[in-house]
Amino acid sequence: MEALLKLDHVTICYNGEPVVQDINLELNKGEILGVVGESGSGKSTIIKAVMGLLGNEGMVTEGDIWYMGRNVVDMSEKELRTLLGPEIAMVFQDSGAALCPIRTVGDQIYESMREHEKISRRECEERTIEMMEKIGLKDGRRVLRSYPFELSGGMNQRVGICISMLQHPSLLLADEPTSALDVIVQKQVVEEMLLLRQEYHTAMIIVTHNIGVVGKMADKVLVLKNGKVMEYGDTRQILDDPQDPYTKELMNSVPRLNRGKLESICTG
Ligand SMILES: Nc1ncnc2c1ncn2[C@@H]1O[C@H](COP(=O)(O)OP(=O)(O)OP(=O)(O)O)[C@@H](O)[C@H]1O
Repeated sequence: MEALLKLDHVTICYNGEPVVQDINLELNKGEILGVVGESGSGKSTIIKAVMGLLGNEGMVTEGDIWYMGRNVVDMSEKELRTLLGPEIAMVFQDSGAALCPIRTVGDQIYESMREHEKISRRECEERTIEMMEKIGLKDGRRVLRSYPFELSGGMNQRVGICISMLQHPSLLLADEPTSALDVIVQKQVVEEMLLLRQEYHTAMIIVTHNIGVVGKMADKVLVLKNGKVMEYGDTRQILDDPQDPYTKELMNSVPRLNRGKLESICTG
């Protein structure tokens, strides 16, 4: 089976300076990869590269990023734009901040949907409300009429996840999707994202500092340090028996980490 996403010896530079080096990873349909590592190790850079959003300073200088057999590195902006949204979507740490503060959630969702498909306002609302229910937003009609500031952080984050999932992407890139949330809401959002994966077979890359989130969500883990892969493989194996000294250090920084307790440390 061809991988949904494959990074093949990828090196990424900002202003000519390498930030991540020689990254290899593979993600199959419906699989979840957790990317962990200290601040500045290059986690977000990897997912930005997959989206072709490294900006003017950033560049993939070596290697290839294959998405369903097409090399993202060689794609024109126009080609990339057709992928982003319907195929590859992204969730940020603080979705509320990414929304326009002076327009209702409903207006913003309708606008983003219309960019990719011909859809009536009514159909858009119905689809959105259905997706909102799946991500734990019960009163969808009120949410659609609301401005982002009228919603809680957890609600805004669910709105962000809802927007990214509306077109049923094959790949969801989530940069710290739960870290701005309180412990209880974090746990709910993690569970809701797992339900979305189950329903839509969406593969996900979750960038996080939270080993609990990785233990609960990820099938595979990639541990980064200073832009280099320290460890990569099956989540259970890596969390239960880390081989690399840096990974051991990361695990030790989480008190009482063991299989039975992963769920209880699904916190910030
Ligand atoms: N646009 C940019 N221009 C120049 N350097 C950048 C740019 N974006 C990121 N960097 C640098 O690349 C390195 C990796 O940053 P990145 O955001 O990928 O790390 P991270 O592991 O996601 O960190 P954090 O956990 O703090 O979010 C850092 O040294 C950062 O300063």
